Amino acid sequence: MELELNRINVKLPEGVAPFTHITRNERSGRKQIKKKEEDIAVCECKFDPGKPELACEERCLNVLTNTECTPGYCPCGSYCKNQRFQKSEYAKTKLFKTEGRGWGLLADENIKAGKFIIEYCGEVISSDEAKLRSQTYEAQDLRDAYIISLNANYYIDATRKGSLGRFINHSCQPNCETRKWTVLGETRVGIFATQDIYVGTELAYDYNFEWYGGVNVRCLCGAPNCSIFLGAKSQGFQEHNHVWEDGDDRYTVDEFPLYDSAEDEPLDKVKVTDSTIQETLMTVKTESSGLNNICFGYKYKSFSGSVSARATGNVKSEVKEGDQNAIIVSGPRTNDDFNNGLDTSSAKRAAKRLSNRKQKLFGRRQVNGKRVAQLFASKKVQDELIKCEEERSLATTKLDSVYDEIRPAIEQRERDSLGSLPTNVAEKWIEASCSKLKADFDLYFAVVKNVVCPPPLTNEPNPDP
Ligand SMILES: C[S@@+](CC[C@H](N)C(=O)[O-])C[C@H]1O[C@@H](n2cnc3c(N)ncnc32)[C@H](O)[C@@H]1O
Repeated sequence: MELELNRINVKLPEGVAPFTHITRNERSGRKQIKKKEEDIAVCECKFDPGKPELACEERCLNVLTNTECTPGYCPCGSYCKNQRFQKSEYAKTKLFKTEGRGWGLLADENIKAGKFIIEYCGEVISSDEAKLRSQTYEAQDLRDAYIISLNANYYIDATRKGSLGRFINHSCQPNCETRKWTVLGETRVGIFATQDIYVGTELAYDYNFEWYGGVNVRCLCGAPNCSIFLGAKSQGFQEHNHVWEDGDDRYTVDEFPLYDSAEDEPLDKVKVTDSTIQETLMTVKTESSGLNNICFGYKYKSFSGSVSARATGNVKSEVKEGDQNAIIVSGPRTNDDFNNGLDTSSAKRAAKRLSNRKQKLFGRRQVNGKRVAQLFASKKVQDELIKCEEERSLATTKLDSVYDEIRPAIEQRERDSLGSLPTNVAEKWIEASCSKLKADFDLYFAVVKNVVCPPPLTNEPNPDP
């Protein structure tokens, strides 16, 4: 009976491959577990009949922890606004045909930043089942991939059953993101606007594909910062294609064609032949929410003909043994490879990303401003560079302390199996990172400026009498 209610009839445009439309995940062979009363998260909101619009708004304790209120337990009763997944309170959207990316979804009304747009619904399946299904879909020649990861052990497959959320395409410059929410004790995935979206705009989030082998799939999102291939930002892809940090002479980038600029080489010049169709397996992990979405891609078309080489300046962090983010699997993956990539909780990944970022920020070879200052004859320039270096040192210390300060929050979320970091925590990190980058920039700029345009020699006293 419950499942019957879950399925709804939605009229689809002609040409859309049929699927069953659902508004709640389906779990075959597993009944929804009823939560014990003491486990139900009840917020501390005080309902004010004079201000019903404030019932469970953004300061509600449950909202702050990405948890929906449970009907019958919320102090705001039927006024509670924190049951959007349960009530399918979706934004108005419309299907449309894209150029080269199949169907896409666009906003059919103006959508405010932060608004819940739609749930990514589908069948909840185990990792073994996900692997099996991806192989079956591949054998059936299905091109589009709809399997994303829900957590370390489960996946959502929206291939046969899903909501309109299954039509949202990837963009390297997205206007939405996925977030995990706990709804009546179960984890569900929602798509949220990250900026104001105007009616008629295509909705897109960054799939953040983790590349696990197979061919390089051309990304057609059209964003100016497009990474050109799906998964190109992932470590697996970069290592396979030998895109190393500038100055790393282990590999010569020129030998490994990677970059195919759409401007340099229009798509129609790139031959696509059926014989070049190969399998590819990808992970989609969502940066902003720490979600770790596996997406099984299959039967992507590879491009024959040469592609022009270009070092993209991508940064590669060192591969360490046991580093979950450093799994590279070329060609079909084994079960072990498959599981390895998934065992880390999203919070751990968030922590690892922060830690990687920290390593990148602190571990990179740096210009020592004080030492460079000694190379200049002018005392004025020396003072300027020393000041920049001091400011940079302060920014580094601040970044370091912010990192230590937010670490407990990351670990707490890891213990609670929560995905996204609170906005105030993320903001702190971003602010400190930006100050550090600015301080770096100021120093480098001062060096370059004084090399290119040295100040005129004056009678200033000799700094080294
Ligand atoms: C979840 S589906 C999105 C809906 C799909 N376009 C459709 O028609 O059903 C994901 C698939 O869409 C295609 N796709 C999504 N974003 C893309 C992009 N930026 N460039 C190329 N193909 C994309 C890929 O085939 C991918 O496997």
